[in-house]
Amino acid sequence: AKPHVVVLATGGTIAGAGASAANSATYAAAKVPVDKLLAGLPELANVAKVSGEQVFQIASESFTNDHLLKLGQRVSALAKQADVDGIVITHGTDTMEETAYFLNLTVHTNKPIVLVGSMRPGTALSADGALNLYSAVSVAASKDAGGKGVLITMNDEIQSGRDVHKHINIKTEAFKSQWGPLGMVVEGKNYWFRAPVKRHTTQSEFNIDDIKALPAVDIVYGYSNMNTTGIEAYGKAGVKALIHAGTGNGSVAAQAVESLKTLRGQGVQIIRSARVPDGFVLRNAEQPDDKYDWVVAHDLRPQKARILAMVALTKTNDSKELQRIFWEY
Ligand SMILES: NC(=O)CC[C@H](N)C(=O)O
Repeated sequence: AKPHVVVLATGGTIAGAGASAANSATYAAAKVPVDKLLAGLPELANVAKVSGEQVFQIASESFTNDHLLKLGQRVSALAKQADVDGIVITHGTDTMEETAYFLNLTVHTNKPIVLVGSMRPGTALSADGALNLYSAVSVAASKDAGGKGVLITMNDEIQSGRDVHKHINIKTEAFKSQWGPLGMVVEGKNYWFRAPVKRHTTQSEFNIDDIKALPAVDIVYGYSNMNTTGIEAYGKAGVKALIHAGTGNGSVAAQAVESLKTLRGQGVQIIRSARVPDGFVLRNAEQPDDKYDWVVAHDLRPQKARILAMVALTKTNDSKELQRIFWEY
């Protein structure tokens, strides 16, 4: 019998609709319901028995922590079902990288979990959603896609949910990882070139089944003429951790250091990430992290560092433990 793949629909451009076939960039996201998406792709029956659920119908820039928790709980429950072999999540591309990393950190299953979106609505000329969805279902139905962490299939590539980010907003080749894709999927066949080495899914110390709430973690961006208004505002708002997206090596402007040290003194975790596209922040490079008791996000972009910080803070508020977690996940 064919593998059973469940498609959880959350919205995005893959469910979008434009006024005419020429509208590849101006359209409304989150319009087409999941059963219509699946009905439009009878070829799916060649790769799997597919069932669909409409979990949300939103543009992904509007995802909240509540959406993440609800989606994660549904994925976890389905993954436990013996009659489910793989899960596909259709999702807007704006925050897909954050949802993918969250699930990568917290869902304990070796079954394939594959997120997929599109850059053009299904109504547009050369729409990319149909083939992206076909590829996602075929990867989710493949045994060899298991145990590789949460995956994203876009534009014929199979990307790691940890490493991948939306690199450009107007091309179908939108998703990149600074460490490269894990593989390719062409005509429903997977070609693998690498596997993740960071902890994920069944090797994770975090479990969505135990997470009832996520703490407040926000991000400040570094730039020339940086000031402390945002840092102080987040401190007053009571964030549990603040991600600093610094220039270059994750550097912090001299005029901002004291306000970050003050927040640390009030118990807020300070995590240095970088605003550069492919950051690689090391401890004590540019700032004395040991002295200030700050954490570095290593190769994780600010929005990914925020996801890991939220999940990690559900288990520990010890900065040395947080740094271990940032090295391992
Ligand atoms: N390509 C897309 O999915 C972008 C549409 C919308 N901003 C979203 O993220 O859901």
